[in-house]
Amino acid sequence: MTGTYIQEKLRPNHCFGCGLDNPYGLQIHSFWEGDEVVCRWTPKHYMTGPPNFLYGGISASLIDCHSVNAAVAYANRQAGHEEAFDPELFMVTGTMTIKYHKPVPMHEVELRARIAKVEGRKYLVHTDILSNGERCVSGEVLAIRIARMG
Ligand SMILES: CCCCCCCCCCCC(=O)SCCNC(=O)CCNC(=O)[C@H](O)C(C)(C)COP(=O)(O)OP(=O)(O)OC[C@H]1O[C@@H](n2cnc3c(N)ncnc32)[C@H](O)[C@@H]1OP(=O)(O)O
Repeated sequence: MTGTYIQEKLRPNHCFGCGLDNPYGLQIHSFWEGDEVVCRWTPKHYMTGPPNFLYGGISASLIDCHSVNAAVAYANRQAGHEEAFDPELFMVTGTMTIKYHKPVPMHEVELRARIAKVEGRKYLVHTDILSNGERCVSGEVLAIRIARMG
């Protein structure tokens, strides 16, 4: 990867999914690769659902945060704030749809997000979770830009 992880530009952030300041969270690290936002992440052994496979709620959380962070990064890029994000540019999840295609094995996964559509304050993001290059889960997340919380 080149450059800084997107989550480094969102600090301080205690979000369970994407906050690097939450030691109990998923601690995702996402980065641009061309027009896609990519993250490689390895589950902890206790994050199972079906025996030997990843709990579906964790997959959903990964897709949720990776997608919203991708939308925030995209909006900052569009606004010319790629190096240092605008702290006022904040988003939350409005709607999320998850499709589980195959069980996710308990080893490193790759998330790949693409910004599909922008309409006013709404950013539609498509994200896949791949295991060994095979798509296991896909998600569609509608991130909504709001005035900063807190
Ligand atoms: C520095 C640290 C950073 C750290 C960065 C941290 C990133 C954290 C990411 C964590 C991800 C999460 O878990 S976030 C937590 C889960 N999500 C939430 O709690 C959100 C709860 N909901 C809300 O707060 C609100 O409902 C909002 C903000 C989503 C929308 O309220 P609003 O802003 O008043 O929106 P409103 O004017 O009514 O509508 C604006 C447009 O969006 C549409 N819209 C509104 N709500 C929805 C919806 N739920 N799903 C679809 N579409 C919606 C409307 O139809 C409208 O479309 P049109 O008429 O314009 O076409």
